[in-house]
Amino acid sequence: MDEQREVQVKNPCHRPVFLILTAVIAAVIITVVSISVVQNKHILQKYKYGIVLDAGSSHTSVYIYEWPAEKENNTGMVRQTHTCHVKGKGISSYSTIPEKAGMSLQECMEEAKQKIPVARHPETPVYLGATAGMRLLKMDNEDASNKVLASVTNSLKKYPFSFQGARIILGQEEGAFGWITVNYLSDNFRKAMGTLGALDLGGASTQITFIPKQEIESQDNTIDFRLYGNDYHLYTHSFLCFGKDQVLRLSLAEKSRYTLDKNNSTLSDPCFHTGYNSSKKYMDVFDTPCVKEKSALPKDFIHVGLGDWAECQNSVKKVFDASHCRYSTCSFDGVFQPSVEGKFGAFSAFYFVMDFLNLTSGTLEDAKLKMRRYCSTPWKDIVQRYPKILEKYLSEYCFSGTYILTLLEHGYKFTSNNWKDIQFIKKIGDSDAGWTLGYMLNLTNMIPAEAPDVPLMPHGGYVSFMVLFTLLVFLLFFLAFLYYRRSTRTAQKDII
Ligand SMILES: Nc1ncnc2c1ncn2[C@@H]1O[C@H](COP(=O)(O)OP(=O)(O)O)[C@@H](O)[C@H]1O
Ligand SMILES: [Ca+2]
Repeated sequence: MDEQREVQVKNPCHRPVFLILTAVIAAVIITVVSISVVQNKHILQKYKYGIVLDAGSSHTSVYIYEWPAEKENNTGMVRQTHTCHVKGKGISSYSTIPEKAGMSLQECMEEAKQKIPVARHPETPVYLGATAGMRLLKMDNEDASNKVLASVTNSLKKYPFSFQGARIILGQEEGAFGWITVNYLSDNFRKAMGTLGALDLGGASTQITFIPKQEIESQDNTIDFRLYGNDYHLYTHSFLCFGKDQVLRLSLAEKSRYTLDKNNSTLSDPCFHTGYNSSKKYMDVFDTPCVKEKSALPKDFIHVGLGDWAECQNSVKKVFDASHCRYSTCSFDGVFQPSVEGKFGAFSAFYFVMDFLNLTSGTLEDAKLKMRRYCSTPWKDIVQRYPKILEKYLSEYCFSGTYILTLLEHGYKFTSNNWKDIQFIKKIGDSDAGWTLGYMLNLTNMIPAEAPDVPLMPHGGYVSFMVLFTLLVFLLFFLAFLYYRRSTRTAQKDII
């Protein structure tokens, strides 16, 4: 008995007070760690969805976006999860059979129904934005353009989503929302360390948008945003009829004035490869409000290639009218443009064409040399080299590449020195560069004017801090206990 009592005195760990204290400390640690792990962590990650239809002049694409519901206003949270390319041409091509415009969207909208969880359908917004093809149709035949819009509206209303409207967006919106998209995806709004200019090339129009150093002299070319607590004063311009398909028509119309042969049935073209020979229709060139002076092309003509890059560039330059400018500087057609400033993302057809021609990197001089070589390659060799590429695209790359170099150098005034500032991009992360994401972010108010309040530390940092802090408290208790034990032993020894 005496021995037992002695052991108990020697080993204070067996004291009930100590056991209770240890249990309490352990419970406190477990509670604090559990709370800190669970705190701010969302029990179920819920996603929201949005659908945007890009009704371009050449085709329509359906984009599905997804973002975590509770992080709606955090920049960089929205990503593109699915794309569907509508079969056939753009909606403006249905001007004589408008009911078919709506029907053409069905396949992709059915796909969207499959991709988005059923429970989310009623709250998923759907927007359709039509661009330059519909702008041109409206100029030509407003009634037909209204009928096409009514047809796509009727079709989209039939789906279980929340339809928010189908409209022709302005050229300024197309430019500005493209700028928002590339900067949102590059996380430039949160970093607030400079932005990326945006260059978009379509079939019927092209846009340039950036923050200039110079004052913007024309009101039509300014657009202001306040995003995440910063003000952005943008220069933007959309050139209707300067998309690559319309410029090809313009340049063919121009050539038809002086290169038609005696029988007026052969149109020789330096922008097409030697050996290229294709029967085309007068309508293919002149059936557009972009070509104002209709000329003497016959109903059918033969388009013949000459494969001469220098001559091609000369003919393309004629499309840019530099004869008048009422501002301190202009790009072309009397449009004000300050000097290009900073880095640019060039997407859509800028990317498709430059990527095909292997011109997405290198100097402007390299690009010209490569173009010269490419354009002089005979058509039969080109067809052999690229058997899988659609003939329509393949036959036009010499023209399109030449147009892009000319537009950037002679139109927008990029030089050999700042050529490297242009990055040809298709996607940033999972999402395509283009106006659609910016359009949806704007309409859903997903980019707030002021930066949202953020917690002092990120969740991971907060958890680590709490764990370390608790361990420190525990250690202090332990040291205090050791100190207490040593002092009681010394006291016992002193008594003995
Ligand atoms: N793989 C490709 N190669 C070359 N051009 C392409 C390719 N895919 C799409 N394009 C072109 O990109 C352009 C897209 O323009 P689009 O968005 O339809 O017109 P807009 O923006 O003027 O309304 C069209 O000229 C189309 O032919
Ligand atoms: Ca487009």
